[in-house]
Amino acid sequence: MTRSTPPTDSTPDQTTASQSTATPSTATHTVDLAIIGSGSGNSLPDNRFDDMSIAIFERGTYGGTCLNVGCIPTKMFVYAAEVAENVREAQRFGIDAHIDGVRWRDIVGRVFGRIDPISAGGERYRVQDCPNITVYPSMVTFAGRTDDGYVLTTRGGDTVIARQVVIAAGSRPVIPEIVESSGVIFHTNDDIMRLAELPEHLIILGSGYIAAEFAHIFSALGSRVSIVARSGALLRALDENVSRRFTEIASSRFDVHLNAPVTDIEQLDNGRVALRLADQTILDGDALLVATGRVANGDLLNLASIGLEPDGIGRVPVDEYGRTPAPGVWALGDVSSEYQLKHVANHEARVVQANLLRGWDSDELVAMDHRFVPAAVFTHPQIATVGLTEAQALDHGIDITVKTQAYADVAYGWAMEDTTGFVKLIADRKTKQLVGAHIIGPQAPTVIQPVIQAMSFGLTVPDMARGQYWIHPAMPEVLENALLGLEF
Ligand SMILES: Cc1cc2nc3c(=O)[nH]c(=O)nc-3n(C[C@H](O)[C@H](O)[C@H](O)COP(=O)(O)OP(=O)(O)OC[C@H]3O[C@@H](n4cnc5c(N)ncnc54)[C@H](O)[C@@H]3O)c2cc1C
Ligand SMILES: NC(=O)c1ccc[n+]([C@@H]2O[C@H](COP(=O)([O-])OP(=O)(O)OC[C@H]3O[C@@H](n4cnc5c(N)ncnc54)[C@H](O)[C@@H]3O)[C@@H](O)[C@H]2O)c1
Repeated sequence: MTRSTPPTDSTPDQTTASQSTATPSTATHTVDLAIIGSGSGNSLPDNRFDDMSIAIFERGTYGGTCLNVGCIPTKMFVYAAEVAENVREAQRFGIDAHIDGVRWRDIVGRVFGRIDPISAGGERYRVQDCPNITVYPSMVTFAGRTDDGYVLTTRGGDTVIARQVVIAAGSRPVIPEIVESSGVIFHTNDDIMRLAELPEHLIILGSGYIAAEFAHIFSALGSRVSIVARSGALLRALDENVSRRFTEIASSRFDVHLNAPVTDIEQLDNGRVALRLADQTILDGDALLVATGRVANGDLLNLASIGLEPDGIGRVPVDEYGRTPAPGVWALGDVSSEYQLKHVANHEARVVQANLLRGWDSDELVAMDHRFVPAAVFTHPQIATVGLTEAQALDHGIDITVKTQAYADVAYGWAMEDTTGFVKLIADRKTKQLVGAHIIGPQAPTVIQPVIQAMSFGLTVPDMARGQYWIHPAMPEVLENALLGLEF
């Protein structure tokens, strides 16, 4: 069931398999609304849009990054990795267990055997059950504007004129020049999860979210993993204490090379890839994963033809309502957002959806809320974060108080015999409200949720700590203790 070269977000103009009856032949088609991208963009038309004619353009696999090559499959692999790690750690708790084998092909088959039908079903629904919607399984670009609307042309030769357009075109992996020009075989998140075999030695270039998650996945499933990081720490964008703790843990689990720019990359005759690092170390692996950031797809849309200019990293400029400077053209998600996160893309889609129904010039447009955007890294241990890091809070000149509480300090963490997890809370002494929270440890993305709620609804630390029960002995007690430990 694996596809060696899946249609991907970074391979323009892959035509999806289901050329349906609703797929138009080459002709000009005028619509009320055009949507570029079927990730969060696909969630825009609901029954309130039934009286609008709509075109959805998708150059890759229907459903976008999160469903097909991002959040969902990665977390399904992470779950399998957690199962393997639990077996490895079982002995500590008096349970003798061992891993008899990892059936990589079966894992791949299970993951995509569940995901691919969702993508196909989503596309089928739009094509067959939504008479007002036409799906164009093709790359599209702008070709200027006429009195009737924006002109969009597909690689398939169709022309669509749209009164309004939503750009929801996402982002793609950045491939460093040294990799690109070397001609070596490399992988990105687009295809690494469909490898035919589990690599014996996976080399990961990059040290952010994708590197941290895939290092955990492949290591737990049995690959040797090397991480090559340019700087002196992994997950460097996170709070320094979390980044440092993760770097320590990762260094004991993976072969981590810090401050290690790559100076040369070579494809070896035996199919392996060799990387030479600045300190002359040579790494030789049977697969190379490039995880060096993602760039917005705004630079591929010929925006200049409608008077728009993406920024230096491909992002489409938008105001707080999702409006670009081109009247009638909206944007949302990775293509325009400061955040490359699915919950943000979904939030922005809800805002743009509400505003499309209100109208471009409405006095009642809904604004995007980016005040407290949380994020999680599903590595091992898990990491979650919301608000400012300590360094950012200090840069903002906030008079802060900080408390760090170990998982092991509370009953559940102690029962788990956790030795590395902690919660770090940062609060504003003046307002007594939290300005940031950073957690590394089991279930961190779940443990952090009450903090996101408190920050979003303006609870003070004393109210949050003592204005509610905390279930005993559950992991969120680590938050309760940290809150009580903040000194004002
Ligand atoms: C490996 C990985 C793991 C991730 N894990 C998480 C996670 O756990 N949690 C989280 O919150 N976020 C995660 N993300 C981020 C998340 O996937 C993205 O933020 C989200 O999918 C963005 O949604 P979007 O709708 O903006 O773009 P996309 O889902 O990328 O949709 C854009 C679509 O537009 C199409 N398109 C682009 N240009 C054109 C064009 N010119 N013509 C036609 N079609 C076009 C693309 O093919 C694509 O399908 C992860 C990302 C990756 C890569
Ligand atoms: N759990 C999640 O929510 C999740 C998971 C995966 C991805 N994502 C999203 O996708 C985005 C992209 O992920 P990512 O890991 O590719 O990017 P990232 O921005 O998290 O990390 C990229 C890393 O690559 C390094 N790098 C850049 N150029 C390099 C080079 N030439 N050589 C070596 N290292 C280099 C950077 O220093 C950085 O550490 C994330 O920022 C995140 O928003 C989210």
